[in-house]
This record gives sequence, C-alpha cells and structure tokens, in this order.
Amino acid sequence: MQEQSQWIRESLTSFPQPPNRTNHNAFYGPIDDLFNAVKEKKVLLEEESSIGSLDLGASSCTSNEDAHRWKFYEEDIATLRGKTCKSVKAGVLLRKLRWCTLGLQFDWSKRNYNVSLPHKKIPDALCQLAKRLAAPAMPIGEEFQPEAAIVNYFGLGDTLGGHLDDMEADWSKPIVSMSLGCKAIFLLGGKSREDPPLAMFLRSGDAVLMAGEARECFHGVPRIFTDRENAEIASLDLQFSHEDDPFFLEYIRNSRININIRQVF
Ligand SMILES: O=C(O)CCC(=O)C(=O)O
Ligand SMILES: [Fe+2]
Repeated sequence: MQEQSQWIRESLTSFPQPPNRTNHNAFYGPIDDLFNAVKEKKVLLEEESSIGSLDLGASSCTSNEDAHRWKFYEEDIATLRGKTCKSVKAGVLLRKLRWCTLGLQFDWSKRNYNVSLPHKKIPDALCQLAKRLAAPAMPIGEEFQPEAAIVNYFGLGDTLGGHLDDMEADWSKPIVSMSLGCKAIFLLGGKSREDPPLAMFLRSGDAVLMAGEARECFHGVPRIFTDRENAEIASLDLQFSHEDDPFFLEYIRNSRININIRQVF
C-alpha cells in the first residue's frame, strides 16, 4: 500500500515535470510544478506579449511551441489580469491531465518515439520494479530494458479507446502495466478489432503483463468507477487519510492512474 501511494505521489508531482511531456504541452508548452500550483490555487495566464509583460507574482515561466507564454499567478493577481487575457486554473489543468511520458518521449501526432526530443531516464526505482514484474514474460536469458513509459490519468468519464501498442520494435518484450487508484474495466480483445473482448476488473496495485499473444491484441479501458464502494480503494484511502496533505486523497478518490512501461528497441 505504501508503494502504491508512493507511485501515485510521483505520478502527480515528478512524472509530469519537463522535459517529460504531457497532453498540455501542445497548447501551453511545458508546465512546471503543476501539483504545487494546484495546492496554492494558482492560475495559468497567457501573456499578452512576451515583451514588457508584467512579472509581478509570477512563480514560473513557461512558453509553448507557438511562442505564446503562460505563467502561473497567484489567484488575486489572476483575477485582476484574467479579464484581459486567457486564463486557466491549475486545478482544472490537473483534472484535464490525461497522460505524461517518461524516458524516451512518444510523439502522439506522429505516433512514434522521437529520440531527438529532450528526455530523462526512467527513474531507477521504477526501472527495477518493471524489470522484476517483466521477468516471467521475458525470453530466457534476457533482461527487460525499460526505455519509455506512458502514465495515463483517468477521471470520471475518461476512457481509453481500443488500440494496439504497435510502435515498439520488438514485440517479444512485454509491456508492464500498473493500475493505481479507482477500479477500472479493462477489455482485452483479439488481433482483429472484430474479435469479441474479454472483460476484467483492474484494481489498485494490479499489474498486467501484455506479453505473448496478448502483446498483439486490441485493448482498452471503457470505464472507471469513482463511487466509494466500487472504486475499491478503502486501504489506499486510509493510507492517504493519515496525511496533512488532502490533495492526493482528493485526487485518487476520483481517479485512476495507469503506468505502463516499455522496451522500445
Ligand atoms: O490503462 C490501462 O490499463 C491500459 C493503458 C494502455 O493500454 C496504454 O497506455 O497503451
Ligand atoms: Fe495499450
């Protein structure tokens, strides 16, 4: 349970940090310290222009690929300035965080791994865990090499459509997939979209190895359960309830996090 809560913490704090990319990159550019900004009730504002912009109260500077600039501001400053420029609350950005990528960065627009994008290695503790979990599904004598990971965040109503993970060079290596937080339905189909899927529940702490035949099968997540009873997170709830910080508990009561780790080459 302690380990689960640790991965939830990392998924909300360190994993979405640049140079790791998130679904927010395309619009806002890299965003630093989103989780802290949520706690401090900050608001992200678009600078009207990058020259001569008001720096008062800004705690971090971000710029996106279109050279727009977005910065976090204290709520009161944002209220004053928000009348004349675009704004979004940090809390809204966290709710709309759908994925981040660790290690080699996946380019969703081109559907490939872009080795030229800046990246950090996957944290060592996560690599060790992935190697341990992957071992039973590895070809004899080979060790799993975690090179990339996708962290998926699911809020109420979020789903993941049926897909194949076919961008990795070698399908004899498994994908290690960990579930945290609210329970989900996972559908494992066949090699064709038409094959009827098998449905299973994935609960916090479950690990799935997409290996062998299953590595080549369609799969998706059609729903998560956020109601207290069916989410089945009582012990996780207890774990986070002992803390002063209510934010992790609030988040995980209504969310599921999936961390899936891949050997790309
Ligand atoms: O959320 C899950 O359990 C599955 C995630 C997945 O299939 C993916 O990211 O490719
Ligand atoms: Fe997948």
